[in-house]
Amino acid sequence: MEQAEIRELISEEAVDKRIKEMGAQISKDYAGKEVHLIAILKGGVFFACELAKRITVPVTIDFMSVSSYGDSRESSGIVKIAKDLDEPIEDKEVLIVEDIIDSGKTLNHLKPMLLSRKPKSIKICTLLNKPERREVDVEVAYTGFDVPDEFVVGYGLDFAQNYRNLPYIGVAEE
Ligand SMILES: O=P(O)(O)OC[C@H]1O[C@H](OP(=O)(O)OP(=O)(O)O)[C@H](O)[C@@H]1O
Ligand code: HPA
Ligand SMILES: [Mg+2]
Repeated sequence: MEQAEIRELISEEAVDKRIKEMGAQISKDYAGKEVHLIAILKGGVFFACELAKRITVPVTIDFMSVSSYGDSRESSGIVKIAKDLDEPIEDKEVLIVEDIIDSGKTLNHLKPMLLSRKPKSIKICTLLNKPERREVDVEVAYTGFDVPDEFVVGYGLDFAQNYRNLPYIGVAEE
C-alpha cells in the first residue's frame, strides 16, 4: 500500500502514562463494584486491553464491532453493527471503551441501543477526543487526550486499515 507520512503527536510514554492515570481513576470511581468493559472493534480494542490491565476492581470484557468510516477519512454517517455483544448487559456497570470520539455519530447511535438492554449504569471512556469535529452531543466520563482536527492514527486508529499497530499517536499527512 501507499505509505503516508506519519508525524508523532503523542508519544508512547505519554499515552502509557495517561492510561495508567485513567485506570487509577476508574478503579477509584468503581470501588466496591465490578466494571464491564465494552470494547468497540476494531480501534477501541488496543486501548481497552491496556486500560483493563490498569483497573484494580474486577473487570469483565465484551466486544462489539461497529463501523462508519470504512476506508475513508470521513464518517459515512451510517453505523453498521457487524458483531453484537456475546453476553447480556442487564444490571451491569457498563463502560464503553473507544479509541476516538470524532463526530460523535457512532456513540450517539450505540448508547441508546445499549441503554435499552437495561444496564445498571453506562458510561463512556475514550482515549482521544476531537471536540472541533463534534456534530452530535455525547456525554463522556473519561477522556485521555483532546486532539486537534487532524486525521490521527496509531494505538488502534487506522487510515484505510493501516497503522493501528503504532505504539504512539501520529498524524497521517495528506
Ligand atoms: O465519532 P465518530 O465520528 O463516529 O468517529 C469515531 C468512530 O470512528 C472510528 O471507527 P471506524 O468506523 O473507523 O471503525 P474501526 O474502529 O474498525 O476503524 C472510531 O474507532 C470510532 O468508533
Ligand atoms: O482521526 C481519526 N483517525 C482514525 N479513525 C478515525 N475515526 C474517526 N476519526 C478518526
Ligand atoms: Mg477506522
